[in-house]
Amino acid sequence: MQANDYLAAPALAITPVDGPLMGRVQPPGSKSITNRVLLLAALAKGRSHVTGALKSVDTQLMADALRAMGVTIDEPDATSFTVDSPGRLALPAGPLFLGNAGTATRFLTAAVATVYGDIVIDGDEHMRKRPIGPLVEALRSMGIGADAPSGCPPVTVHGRGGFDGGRVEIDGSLSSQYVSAVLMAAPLASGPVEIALTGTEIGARGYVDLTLAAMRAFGASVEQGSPTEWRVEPGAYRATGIHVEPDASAATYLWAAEKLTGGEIDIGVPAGAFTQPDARAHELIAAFPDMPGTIEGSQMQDAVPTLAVLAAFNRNPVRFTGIANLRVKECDRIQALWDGLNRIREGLAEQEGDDLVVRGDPALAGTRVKATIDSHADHRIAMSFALAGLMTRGITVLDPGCVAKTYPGYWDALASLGVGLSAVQAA
Ligand SMILES: O=C(O)C1=C[C@@H](OP(=O)(O)O)[C@@H](O)[C@H](O)C1
Ligand SMILES: C=C(OP(=O)(O)O)C(=O)O
Repeated sequence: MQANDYLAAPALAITPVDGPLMGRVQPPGSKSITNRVLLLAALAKGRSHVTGALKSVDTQLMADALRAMGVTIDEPDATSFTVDSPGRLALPAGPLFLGNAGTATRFLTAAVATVYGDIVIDGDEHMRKRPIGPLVEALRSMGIGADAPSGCPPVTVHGRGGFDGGRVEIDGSLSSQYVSAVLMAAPLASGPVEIALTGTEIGARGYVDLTLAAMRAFGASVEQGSPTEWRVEPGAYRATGIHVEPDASAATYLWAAEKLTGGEIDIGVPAGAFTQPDARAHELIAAFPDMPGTIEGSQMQDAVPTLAVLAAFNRNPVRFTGIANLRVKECDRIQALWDGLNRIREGLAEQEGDDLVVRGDPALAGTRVKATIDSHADHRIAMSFALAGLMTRGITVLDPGCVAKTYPGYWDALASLGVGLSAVQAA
């Protein structure tokens, strides 16, 4: 099958491996870094070169939205963007459609405050269920007009061509992206901006660190005062050249596939070299089949689906805590993981409040089941359940095309390692 055939198939049946997976697979560029860098390049006057970038649905949506606001973005090759910007965003002709890309939706909601006029930020039916109220509240407190009547997109931002500095408080407990969004817009204010969390809670703090690093690469002056406060000086972003590291969340599937099958997959970069939060999952994957009894997932949220499916084959049960905001990702991931695991075997997972408990059983490997996994249009659900299919016969993943959100080459990568994938009708 060709790459696009995997993505277009209604469902993929996965044939368990008959030996260790061996080979070399390079994960694509980081989604988080690519979408930060595209935005900052668009806010910087001049030409920026981005290499090692991710080309996927989420980054194309970001690039297209920036193009709609007058930024020229060329794609010289499969992993590069050249961004030519006048240094400010222009009023788009219509609403900006951002699919189910949380990063693009949240980051642009703050950045478009620099435009003159009303801008509508919208997404698909899934994004329209993902909260954005705390970001809208924060923008309003900065004097930026913004409305999101349902608390989710669509959001209308009433841009005045700029905004004032000052102190802004944000509730980052549901999503760190609200904080990253305000941070990246902040240098464009007319004075210094002080950003403070309303509580101590924030999703994966490591994403805020990625934001600070990207801002500094584009010349911004930003300092962290305390663990919950940042100060950003006003000043224009400077165009630059930047290389994006591989995606750590994508790497988790390859690390897990290697560990599950006892193989050796060279991803071209050591786990310790990543700056993204999900790289922390490497240590837990390395502990398989003796993963710890409790995994606090708040600082590696996107790796939780990988870890939960791996936990199904672990020697002991694993309880995932600190993952409440997985319920407001591309889908309710706690429910989707529970559902998929119980389709593989009744009782394999339980939900206790917002904790997920996976009752691992190494004997699940080598058995035959009949499990059709609903991906819930969520790339991470599809990619993580494919891992179960490496070990257990009879696993079919619906809507395999949803992986194109962040890893369009995922099925190709598995096939290149020798995994058998066949397109089947959705039962
Ligand atoms: O800032 C980012 O790049 C991201 C932050 C996280 O989301 P939340 O901050 O909404 O938890 C993560 O799940 C998402 O995939 C990417
Ligand atoms: C939560 C995710 O994405 P986003 O919030 O950027 O849509 C993800 O990629 O797992």
